[in-house]
Amino acid sequence: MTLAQLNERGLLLVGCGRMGGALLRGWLDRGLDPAAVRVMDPAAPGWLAERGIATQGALPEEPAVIVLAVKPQMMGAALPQVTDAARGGALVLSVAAGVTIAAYERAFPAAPVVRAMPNTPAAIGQAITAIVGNARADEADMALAETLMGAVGQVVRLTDEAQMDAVTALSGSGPAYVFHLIEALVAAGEAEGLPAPLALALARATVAGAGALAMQDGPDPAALREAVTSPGGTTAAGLAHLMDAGSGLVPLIGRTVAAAAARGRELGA
Ligand SMILES: NC(=O)C1=CN([C@@H]2O[C@H](COP(=O)(O)OP(=O)(O)OC[C@H]3O[C@@H](n4cnc5c(N)ncnc54)[C@H](O)[C@@H]3O)[C@@H](O)[C@H]2O)C=CC1
Ligand SMILES: O=C(O)[C@@H]1CCC=N1
Repeated sequence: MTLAQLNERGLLLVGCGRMGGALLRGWLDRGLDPAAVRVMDPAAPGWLAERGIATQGALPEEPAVIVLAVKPQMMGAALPQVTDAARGGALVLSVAAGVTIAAYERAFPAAPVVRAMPNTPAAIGQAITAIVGNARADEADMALAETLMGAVGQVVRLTDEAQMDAVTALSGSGPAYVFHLIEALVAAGEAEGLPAPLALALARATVAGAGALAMQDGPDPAALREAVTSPGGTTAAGLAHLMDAGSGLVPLIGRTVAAAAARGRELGA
């Protein structure tokens, strides 16, 4: 099913905050008719009315898709509001961290369910999203989920829902780690005497440029790192700290991702 075909049966979006809003903008840009969208959100953003998107009134009776984009902690309150809308065979597509397929199956016993984990580069069409479906989600359902999430970036399929908490901890939360790396570079640049705006310009462009280089086919990240590192040079002196086995980035990121994954498992318990 294409986004244009969704226009016939409609899409119900539950939660239109940062992630739900980014997804909706992506779908509208790809041809979803605003008249086919119903948003349910007690704090619906103002731009929805400007685009002619309904936030009040009856829910669509048989939408093709119900997208769940509320906080995991709000999911218990949100699901009963939309159980009737799922009776017509809608695909239930959730982007919430932690909440398991089993929880959605309890609320929608007959529905195909797909869990998706995007990330905030969705706002500029550069997300990476992992998806995994339940037993009722057939290839057409998976393809529809892929089309929807593909509107905001790349999509990969998981073979096992158990991978989802690790994905969430790596790529779902990952942009925050990278933004913090930029903050850390700025602080370090300032400590070395650079004015803050210059340090910020250098740090942002360095992370963006290195990211773009890492996305090219060719050398792997280790080889790209080695290409920067002259023997006895400046980078080697810096990496001696960053790559320290006890206090360097590998154990630090290891603890970071492990804590995020553990929180995902808690949210789903
Ligand atoms: N922000 C991110 O980087 C990512 C977020 N997610 C997931 O996306 C989901 C939404 O997160 P954000 O967009 O960041 O949160 P947000 O707080 O920006 O948006 C949540 C929206 O849900 C609305 N809401 C609250 N209760 C509701 C209810 N009962 N019915 C309908 N709407 C309700 C709120 O008014 C708000 O607009 C979460 O489950 C999160 O785990 C997934 C990947 C990345
Ligand atoms: O912090 C969170 O729980 C959500 C899920 C991944 C990114 N943000």
